[in-house]
Amino acid sequence: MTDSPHLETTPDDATGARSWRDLPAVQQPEWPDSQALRDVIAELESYPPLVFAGECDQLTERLAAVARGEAFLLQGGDCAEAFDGVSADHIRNKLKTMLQMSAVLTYAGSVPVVKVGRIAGQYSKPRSKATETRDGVTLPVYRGDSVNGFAFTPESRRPDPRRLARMYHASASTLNLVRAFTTGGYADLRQVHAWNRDFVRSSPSGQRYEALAREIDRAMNFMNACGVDPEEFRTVEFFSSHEGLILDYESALTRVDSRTGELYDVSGHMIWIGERTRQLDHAHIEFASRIRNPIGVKLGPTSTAEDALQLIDRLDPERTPGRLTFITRMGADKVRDKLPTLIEKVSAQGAQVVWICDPMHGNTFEAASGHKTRRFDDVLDEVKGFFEVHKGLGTHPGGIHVELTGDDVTECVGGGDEIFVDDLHQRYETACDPRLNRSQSLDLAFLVAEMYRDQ
Ligand SMILES: O=C[C@H](O)[C@H](O)COP(=O)(O)O
Ligand SMILES: C=C(OP(=O)(O)O)C(=O)O
Ligand SMILES: [Mn+2]
Repeated sequence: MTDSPHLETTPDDATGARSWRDLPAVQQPEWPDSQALRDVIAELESYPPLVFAGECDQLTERLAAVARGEAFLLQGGDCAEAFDGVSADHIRNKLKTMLQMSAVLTYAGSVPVVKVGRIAGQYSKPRSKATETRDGVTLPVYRGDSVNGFAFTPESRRPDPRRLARMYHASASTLNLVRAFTTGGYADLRQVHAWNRDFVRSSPSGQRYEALAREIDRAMNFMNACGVDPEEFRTVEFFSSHEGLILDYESALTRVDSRTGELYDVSGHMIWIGERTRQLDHAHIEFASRIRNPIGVKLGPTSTAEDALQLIDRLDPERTPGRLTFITRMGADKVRDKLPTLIEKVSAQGAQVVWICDPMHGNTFEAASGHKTRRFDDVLDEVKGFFEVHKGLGTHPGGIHVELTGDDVTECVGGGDEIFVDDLHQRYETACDPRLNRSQSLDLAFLVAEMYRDQ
């Protein structure tokens, strides 16, 4: 057994897996029951990996192709997954939306697409305030299903470490279904029409997609006629990712890979560090520096080139292409000002990072109705700015990172099938940030494909 290529073992302290514990960690829950936390950590340490180290390496390789300008990264999914969202319908709808976006980008943008879900682990949320007040009652803020409940009651908002075990199980069942869909024929490119069947008549983006699907069909018939094996289209590679926020959980799922002796966080393929937890001398960056998974770091408008360079030194000292992805989230009004210096200084230093654009988190505002929302036009404008900056510098716009769902929610305003501020209440279902619905996601994919082609 010990020479199995995929045998992962629990690390001891000598590996540095727990070095983060000596450093300050922000955005961590205040668990009221520390024995229950220790018990759940021990339980998680005994569980099998959710992903294999070799799969993480494969994603690093795919991201290296993005860094070289040979592929495009599509990273998307919920702001916050919820335990009650672990259903076949929800998971299939999300996956279907990502597959449709990917078909659009691959065909209309003429670029291979690396597909990474914010899925199977995206249960923990950093928040701007520790508490929430409603009608004079103040309670701890909702920090994601891994920590506490969304319902506004003292019992539900009390952090419960048992939820970390539920996160593991929810991630496992989600990933199981995703693996079944992506390898079992559902994601077969010959299904391009089937993914759209429930959608085509009702929406302009659905109709536009249908026209593209017909072209893909023709192209596949042509390839068939040329002798390409249709089985080539049967499976797709789809990777999982989430914000590595709750370090007790991430570290309990960190294992030593027997092939290499290196540490991997086997809770997901790619782990990113959020805008609020990327302090260079804090625990999250220390943790991320120890694991070999591909790492993302969010960079907001206050990020300096010096921050970016130091992050590279900490997280990618060997300058491995694909290891580090910078997910910029500047805001539509700032991206054209802030991004060029970062890219210039990083490029001058010779690091091959992946640059992708999160056009969501710099463009959030509160509507008069009290709903947190985003304008589709701002989202689009930030992506446009991102492409303009890269074009100006001759660098590669590596991808997009979006909050989306496959359901027809009304959380972001605008889009081809326009949602107005007054519509927001109709299907506002997110537990945290507003997501693009399926139609808005497809609109975005078409527009991004055009930008990519024009690049
Ligand atoms: O997903 C993101 C963050 O949790 C979110 O943007 C912070 O939101 P808040 O200001 O509502 O806490
Ligand atoms: C919290 C998030 O983003 P950021 O860290 O960029 O604010 C998020 O991606 O949901
Ligand atoms: Mn979010």
